Amino acid sequence: MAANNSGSEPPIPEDDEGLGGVTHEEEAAEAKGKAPAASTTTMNRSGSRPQLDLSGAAIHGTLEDRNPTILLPNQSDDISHLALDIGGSLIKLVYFSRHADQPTEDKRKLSTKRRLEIFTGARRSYPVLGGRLHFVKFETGKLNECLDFISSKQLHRGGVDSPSWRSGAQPDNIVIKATGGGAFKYADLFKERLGVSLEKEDEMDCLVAGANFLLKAIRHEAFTHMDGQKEYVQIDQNDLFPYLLVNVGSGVSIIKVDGHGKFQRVSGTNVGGGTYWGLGRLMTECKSFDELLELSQRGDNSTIDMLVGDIYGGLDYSKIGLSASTIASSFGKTISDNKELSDYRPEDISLSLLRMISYNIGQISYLNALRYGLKRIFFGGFFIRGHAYTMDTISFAVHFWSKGEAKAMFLRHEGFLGALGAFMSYEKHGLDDLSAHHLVERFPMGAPYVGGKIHGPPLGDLNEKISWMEKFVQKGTQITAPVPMGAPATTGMGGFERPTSKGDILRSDASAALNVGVLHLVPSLDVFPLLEDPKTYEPNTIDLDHDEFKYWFTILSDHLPDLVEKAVASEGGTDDAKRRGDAFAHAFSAHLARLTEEPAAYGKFGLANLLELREECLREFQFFDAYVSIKQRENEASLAVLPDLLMELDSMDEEDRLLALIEGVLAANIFDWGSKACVDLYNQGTIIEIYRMSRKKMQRPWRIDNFDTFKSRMLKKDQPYKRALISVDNAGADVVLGMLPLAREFLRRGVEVVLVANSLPALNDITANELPEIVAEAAKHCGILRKAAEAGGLIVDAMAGIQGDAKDEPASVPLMVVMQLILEGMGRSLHTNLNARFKCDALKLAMVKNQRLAEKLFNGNIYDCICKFEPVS
Ligand SMILES: Nc1ncnc2c1ncn2[C@@H]1O[C@H](COP(=O)(O)OP(=O)(O)OP(=O)(O)O)[C@@H](O)[C@H]1O
Ligand SMILES: CC(C)(CO)[C@@H](O)C(=O)NCCC(=O)O
Ligand SMILES: [Mn+2]
Repeated sequence: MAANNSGSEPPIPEDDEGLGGVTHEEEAAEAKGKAPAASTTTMNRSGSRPQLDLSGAAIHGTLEDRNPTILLPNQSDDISHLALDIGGSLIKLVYFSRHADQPTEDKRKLSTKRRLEIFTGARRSYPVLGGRLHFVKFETGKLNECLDFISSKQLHRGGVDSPSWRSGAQPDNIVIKATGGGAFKYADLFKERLGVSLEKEDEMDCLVAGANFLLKAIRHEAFTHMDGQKEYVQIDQNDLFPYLLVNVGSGVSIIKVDGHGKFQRVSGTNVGGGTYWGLGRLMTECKSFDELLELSQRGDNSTIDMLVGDIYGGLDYSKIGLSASTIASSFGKTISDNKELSDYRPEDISLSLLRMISYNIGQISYLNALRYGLKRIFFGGFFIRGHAYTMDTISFAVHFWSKGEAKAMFLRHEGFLGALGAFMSYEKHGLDDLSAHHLVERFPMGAPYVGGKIHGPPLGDLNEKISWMEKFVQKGTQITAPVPMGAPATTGMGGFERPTSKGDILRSDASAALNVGVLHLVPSLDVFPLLEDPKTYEPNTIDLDHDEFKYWFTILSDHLPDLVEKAVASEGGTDDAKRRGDAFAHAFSAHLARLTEEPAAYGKFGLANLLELREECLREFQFFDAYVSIKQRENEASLAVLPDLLMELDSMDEEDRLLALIEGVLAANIFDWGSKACVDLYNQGTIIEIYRMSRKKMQRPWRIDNFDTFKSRMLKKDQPYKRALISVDNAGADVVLGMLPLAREFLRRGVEVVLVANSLPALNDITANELPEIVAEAAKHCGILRKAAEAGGLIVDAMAGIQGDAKDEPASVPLMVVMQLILEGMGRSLHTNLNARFKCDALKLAMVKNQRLAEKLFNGNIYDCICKFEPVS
């Protein structure tokens, strides 16, 4: 709900649409804050971008390295908290970076109080600062890389309370929360290398705290995985406990969780992830865990495992429910053959091992669930690795042994439970108070850290990302991240066959990072208070099933070259812009490819999310407003004809005028650069010609036509509206010739108008920053607009206004009743909110600029119009 006033105040990071599912965020701010060191000459286009602190920069490693690590010891990344989970196999890092974007002042010079003011904004105070949570992992065996990473990003030196942060001086006693065995084992090393003390948090406490947090705060965190099918589970907060938590790390901990901080470690097993990786490495000579997992996908375990059929001469042992294909004895077949290890295929060995261990874990988990009468088992730990076959095997075991009574569920942040728990144990960040809507998950490309090595300047995120994309392009490697599916064909009798289809290769670590995004913490992101039922609000009107995704894949792919062209032009068409444009195109294509394979890869994903992903991706490559010049041109052209339009409207009687206004809104909504059909139109005429043509075609009845009801309500003199909240869509004719005249009509009737625009653009959206200028320009020709703009009542922070009223007047119902919400455009009225119900009268206006959408939603056609009026009573 941002309505940034231009003024001397620094920009306050705010969200925008509490209304819709589309919530833009400040990825841009992060990208800005990290101008790459290596290419400051080419990349530092904006003078306002914060400079890197290069003092003390040093090449780390040998100078012969092609990509030596460069350490920037004095560059603060504005990190406030870092927590570690140092396990037997992997080190997990969770860190929080604020997105202070203070272009002119040195952030470190600001007082804490001032910083808090910047983030809390003028009207409200939030318990926490905005920022983002990053998830990174390293192999414990490569602890040094982890230390380098921490040190290069200065992760250990941030923090509101850290003295270093205020004075810039070397802090003498930094304390970092850490859990896992390594918090004990490596404490001295951390002190020695980084000068930090590790404050130890109990591992089980942390696992439980992490799991509870995820299940509470992250939408679509938990899912089931059966027969290759992934399904997200809606967790009922009031019915979460008790559950069984099984953390499959090197070893396995089994914990009965009864509440927050209430749990008991009821069992464990030493046959875990370390066992699979350790035995697998010895037996196959694989160099990495992923390689071993990948091998399993081409394996046939029947050459190694002794099956029931092997013992029973090909027959089932049906009396006790065992099919011939059930594994009777893992690795049992190797006793009878006169063979050496080298006679077996590594693929088969890997699969046998994987099945043995997964099945065993599933079985032990089931037994413990049975012991305590628990029905839900959540599996975490990096052994799971998001690997379909592993999850299917565990799920099968739980399902089989419990006869369908118990359910295995998995967590998207599987391996980060402990680290998150350690992170939560910091007292002051207040993260545990957050409910789900404060966290928005984003999927930046290869972020925050690519691969096992820090290549080039550690803070050169953008450049690093671009090189990374280029590398893939050069190699002709698609970052398609194939997902190992291999659904086991179950026999239904206590076993399953070997995988029917084997995936290609396992996702590389870098692209797998896409499965866990960066969690953006947006304290100002509130639920829109006028939603009738925030709990059931679903921002996506359209679910992306396979077919739907395929269609939108084509639409978005086809549109991509045009978008890139506009984006590059918006940045002056320089070589740098071209390079970023290419990288953006590849990154977005990779996302599309990833989602094609696994539509649920990023959690439950609707069409609105997909469109939002594109905008995020643009911002990731520092395209902050791709349509800026087009928007300007269209604004100017529209403002030029606005006076005539207003005069024409003023000559009409009230009823005709209302109709003309709504027609005007719908007609002007044709200007949408996301629609191929419309873009083709733009090439055939001027903005004004198209607008006139569009108006002429406004034949009623529209596909949804509640205009008459709306009109009667507007004309009702005894119960006038007090305030209208008008959410506007595109720049140019859309806002100038469509929405402003409508807003003016409300003003003329004495209704307070709140114009609501995005804080960040989606395609050619008008943004909150641009709106005041346009209104000011329009006001030159119109007394009504001028008076309102001068009174300052036109553009205010809508959310704050509503909430203020609601708080001040507990009996605010009368106000709600006379409130009207107007949503305009496909994004606000169709992709999201079409079915949303509000506590006030709502008017949804849009022209449908896509044939399939029109068919799907209304059995209609492209250019159909929607005028959906929903009065509360
Ligand atoms: N890149 C990887 N390198 C090593 N092991 C991996 C990797 N990815 C997944 N694994 C698997 O994950 C396991 C480690 O999981 P996790 O990080 O949850 O445990 P840990 O905390 O290191 O161990 P523990 O809790 O027992 O001390 C490994 O034993 C291996 O089976
Ligand atoms: C020792 C820990 C807790 C270290 O994370 C883990 O590896 C584990 O639970 N191992 C299993 C030990 C057992 O209960 O048999
Ligand atoms: Mn662990």
